[in-house]
Amino acid sequence: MVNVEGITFAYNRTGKNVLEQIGFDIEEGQCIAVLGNNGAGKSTLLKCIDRICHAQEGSVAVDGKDVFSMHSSEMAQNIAYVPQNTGAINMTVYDAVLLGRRPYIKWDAAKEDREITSNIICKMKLEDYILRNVSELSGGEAQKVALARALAQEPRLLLLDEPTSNLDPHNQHEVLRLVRGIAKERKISVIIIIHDLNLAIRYCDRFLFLDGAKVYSYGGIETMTPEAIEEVYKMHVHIIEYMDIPVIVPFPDVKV
Ligand SMILES: Nc1ncnc2c1ncn2[C@@H]1O[C@H](COP(=O)(O)OP(=O)(O)OP(=O)(O)O)[C@@H](O)[C@H]1O
Repeated sequence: MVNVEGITFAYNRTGKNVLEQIGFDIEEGQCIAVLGNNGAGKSTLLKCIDRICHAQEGSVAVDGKDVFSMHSSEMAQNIAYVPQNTGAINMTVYDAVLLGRRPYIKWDAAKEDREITSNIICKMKLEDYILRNVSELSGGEAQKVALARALAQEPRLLLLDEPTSNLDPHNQHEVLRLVRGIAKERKISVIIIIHDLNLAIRYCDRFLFLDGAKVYSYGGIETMTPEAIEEVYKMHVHIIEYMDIPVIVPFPDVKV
């Protein structure tokens, strides 16, 4: 269980708040989508939760433990974060994924660490890349490696900043299905920043709309309404059903 309460943050102490009193809860195994227009504060929220940015107010608790007072190794066992730009790292894919086990490794990787690493490499279908250097991979391949490393970390809370932005449509679905499956199986809470509302609907349980530094709404599929989308994105949409799946159809040329 994750509890985020009253997170308030400004990059410049005298500047305006990017986040104001942001609060929400996530159950074990739930995936939540963070939605909002460019500059709404989505990445900043993840950075505050991961202590990259220091919130001026508020708290984050994972399984009742205060994240802001955790030691860095305890923090790494609880929270894994995959940023928007994962950057090129100069090591093999295998080593990059194994690096996810670092919070658990004392002086050398144990058999269990190697098993977990191999397992996640197979699940992510990265077997053919294990000896390739990450810096030589395509953007989408590197994005999958960064996600594999975070999953190898076996966190209680997984933070993903646009994890599908570099992936082709097939891989977008594959990766989100995998993340959702692992979240349910291991009871990991997942926060995903995502711009594709149809992917969000397919793979997330709850939806946090940010608007004007505040929470516009937070809840299940019932909160994904044309009114909410129009208010937050200033875009006219229809929501239709296709084979029992809600599908958002935008009409960007219609002024709202
Ligand atoms: N390091 C920084 N210093 C000052 N302002 C920043 C910094 N990083 C982001 N901002 C500002 O904070 C606001 C929120 O940025 P953030 O990156 O959190 O938005 P976002 O919702 O993730 O946007 P996007 O969808 O474009 O990725 C924006 O106005 C941005 O310009």
